Amino acid sequence: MKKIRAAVVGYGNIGKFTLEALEAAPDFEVAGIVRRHGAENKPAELADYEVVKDIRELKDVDVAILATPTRSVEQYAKEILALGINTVDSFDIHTQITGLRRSLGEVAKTHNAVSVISAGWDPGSDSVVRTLLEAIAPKGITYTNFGPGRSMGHSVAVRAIDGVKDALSMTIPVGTGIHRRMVYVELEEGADFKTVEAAIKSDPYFVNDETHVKQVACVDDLNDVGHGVNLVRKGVSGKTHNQLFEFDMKINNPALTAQVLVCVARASMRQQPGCYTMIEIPVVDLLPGDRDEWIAHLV
Ligand SMILES: NC(=O)C1=CN([C@@H]2O[C@H](COP(=O)(O)OP(=O)(O)OC[C@H]3O[C@@H](n4cnc5c(N)ncnc54)[C@H](OP(=O)(O)O)[C@@H]3O)[C@@H](O)[C@H]2O)C=CC1
Ligand SMILES: N[C@@H](CCCC(=O)C(=O)O)C(=O)O
Repeated sequence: MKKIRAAVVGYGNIGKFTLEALEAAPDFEVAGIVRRHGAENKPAELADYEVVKDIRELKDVDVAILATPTRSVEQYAKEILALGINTVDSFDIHTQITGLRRSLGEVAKTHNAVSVISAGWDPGSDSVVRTLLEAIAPKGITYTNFGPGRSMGHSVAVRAIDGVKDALSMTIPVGTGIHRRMVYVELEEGADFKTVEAAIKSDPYFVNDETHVKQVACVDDLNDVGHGVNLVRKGVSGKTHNQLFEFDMKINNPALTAQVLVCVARASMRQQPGCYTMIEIPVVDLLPGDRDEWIAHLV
């Protein structure tokens, strides 16, 4: 059977694990990697792959997996969808997802392509769990408690601030879906800590949470990409109270995000043109191979 040709756009934490997930998948082949500086300083593990500045330099790309900062997703997605190539991303600014879906939906339909957005683990696979629990206990409360662990999105947002050389944002669960942010920053020479601290605390990623910023000599000495979630819903099925559901996982954050992106890239090949979040996609489309066999095995 013809393999799906995927390009990885951006070769940072998620990009590296995306390449591994593609290599491990039975139904994908790697069309190449798109990097801002192309093949300059090509890492050894990319020796056998085409590394380019522009996706148009790659042959027959079916789907582009955007492993760029969340704040760059919209621009990359629009350019790539306009070429008729599907895109998937893990955009994680929850308050902006419906807007992104609308804007990419228009471009995708115009160019006969599919975009799947906000497909990591949260937003992403957790969103599917929340949806299922909401359906089977329509009244009630869901608490999504993260971590403790490293938020890639928050760390990326801090690294983009002027004067920051490296950053690690740890998410600490306080309970009932409330989180404290512990942010460790390594500064460029001459940067002013107070200015950086103020910029972090006013960024939309942090503005609603208790946030502590600490200056450290070397972020890498603290780094651990482990994370997790404890997602709990207690509610009512029909007229019966006290239904309790719990979903718990402890994970390597970039590895899981990458795996979700790859299965969603597969699902993108099975949708009609338009833009989708994960809760709009039949879950069986995330799996390779034959639908009937999965039904026999899983249902
Ligand atoms: N929904 C979810 O569950 C999750 C979502 N995420 C999202 O994944 C995103 C990426 O995380 P992560 O891989 O750690 O980020 P990194 O900074 O490690 O990697 C991003 C890569 O994108 C490329 N890039 C393109 N444009 C830019 C730009 N303007 N500035 C910097 N880099 C750029 C770079 O690759 P190159 O140099 O090769 O061009 C860079 O290495 C996060 O922003 C986060 O929101 C992460 C985890 C979970
Ligand atoms: N989007 C997160 C993954 C979910 C955890 C989270 O949102 C957090 O730690 O704040 C990330 O970028 O790592």
